[in-house]
Amino acid sequence: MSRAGAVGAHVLIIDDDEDIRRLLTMRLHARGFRVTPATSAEEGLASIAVDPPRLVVSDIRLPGRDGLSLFEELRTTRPSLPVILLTAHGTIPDAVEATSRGVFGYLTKPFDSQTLLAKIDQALLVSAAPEAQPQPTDDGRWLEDIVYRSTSMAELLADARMVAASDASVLIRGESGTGKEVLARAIHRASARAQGPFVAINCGAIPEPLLESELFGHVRGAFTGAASARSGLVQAANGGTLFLDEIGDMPLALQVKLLRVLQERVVRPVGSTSAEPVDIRLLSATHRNLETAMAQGQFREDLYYRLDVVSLTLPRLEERREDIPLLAAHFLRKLAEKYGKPISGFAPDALEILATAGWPGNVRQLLNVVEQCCALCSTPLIPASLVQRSLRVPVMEALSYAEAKRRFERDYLVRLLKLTDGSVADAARIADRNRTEFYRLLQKYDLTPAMFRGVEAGNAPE
Ligand SMILES: Nc1ncnc2c1ncn2[C@@H]1O[C@H](COP(=O)(O)OP(=O)(O)OP(=O)(O)O)[C@@H](O)[C@H]1O
Repeated sequence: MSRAGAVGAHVLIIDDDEDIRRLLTMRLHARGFRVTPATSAEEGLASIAVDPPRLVVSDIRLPGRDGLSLFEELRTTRPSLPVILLTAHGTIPDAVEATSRGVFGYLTKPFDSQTLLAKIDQALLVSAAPEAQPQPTDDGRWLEDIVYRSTSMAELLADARMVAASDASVLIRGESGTGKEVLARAIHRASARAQGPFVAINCGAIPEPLLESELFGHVRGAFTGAASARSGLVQAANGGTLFLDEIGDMPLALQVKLLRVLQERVVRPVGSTSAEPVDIRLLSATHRNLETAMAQGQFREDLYYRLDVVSLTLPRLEERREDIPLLAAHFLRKLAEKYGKPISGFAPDALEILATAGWPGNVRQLLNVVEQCCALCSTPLIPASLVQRSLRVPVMEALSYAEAKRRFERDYLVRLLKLTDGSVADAARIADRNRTEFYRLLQKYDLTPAMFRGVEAGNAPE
């Protein structure tokens, strides 16, 4: 990836160790960065207020306020400003923990120059460059709705930001629920068309006969029921961005028409003889494999190459598990507010389950699980049991062997006696035990055959 955007970037270095400060300043100067050194968190915060950097590199251990507390403040006041923490051996666990709360990364002292510069380059790719480019592209607001800390997302977003600057068509691939629409909106917001409309349409959700007039509009009397002329979504997106979700579901006949819009930059409403000029940027998304659809003759090759000028692929949530705690906290904050509940977070074992679960429905499924937990929670922290229930994970109670055996034995006896309608002779035979032994077992659990005689199966003792 290019370092072009990083040249001249302003980096704030906070360390009370003069040697480290000097060393870092020297190395970063040599790479063309503008560096502001600071010796404490307070001095760093003051410098950020006066001359905002694009990246903060801070030691964790600082006199007075430490690097973690500095990060906590920046997380709320400047969420898009990446922070890299420097740790000595003893503070590695703190740094690791901080990454789950959104610290961009950490480096363990002593670090080598290559690792440091690689991490800095990575962080700068996703940080806004307020001084370099005009609004709204680079005030970081384009990323507002996207929560992440994984390197795979950081790299994808760096690419997204770059293509946003052009007018190229982008095909966004990724499984259902990975965030294709949020990414499309972000690209629109980071583009020169940000002030124009963003129009999204799900091609798979609209019945085929309606899709054409939804997209391109119709003239009065174009078909039965077309009592008046109506403009289409393509026209509505004029001057802005059209996002076609599930483009793989678009019928072949409409694919031809869409191709014409892209080639000739005009749209012809259904039933009209004249074409209207349109100026749109097209973003599309699919969870289907378009190459296979093409091979099967369901997708036009010429349209495919128009749509796929740049292709961005969203990773599955399971491929970026480090984003899970951050996403869960983000959703919880929003939902707790919506439900008016004073829930402050997840219990550590609940978070553990979220972070290790399988997520076939990706981010959307995580959002649904958090919503369900939030709706059912009556404690300040969401417990593991609620997460398990929402995930429909079978609950594995931590029982002793003796207790598990007792429960099994009692349930087994109850089921047998229900089956035999309270006949000990029959039940003992099935269990392959003699009657005396069987009676002893019943006694152990306070069960009597009479309890099962003449009762409906559903009313027998549980
Ligand atoms: N990185 C993210 N940060 C915050 N919210 C996200 C993120 N990714 C997805 N979401 C949220 O998850 C939900 C699903 O996202 P979205 O609709 O963009 O997925 P999609 O890939 O377009 O799904 P589909 O393929 O089913 O249309 C939305 O509510 C969206 O706001």
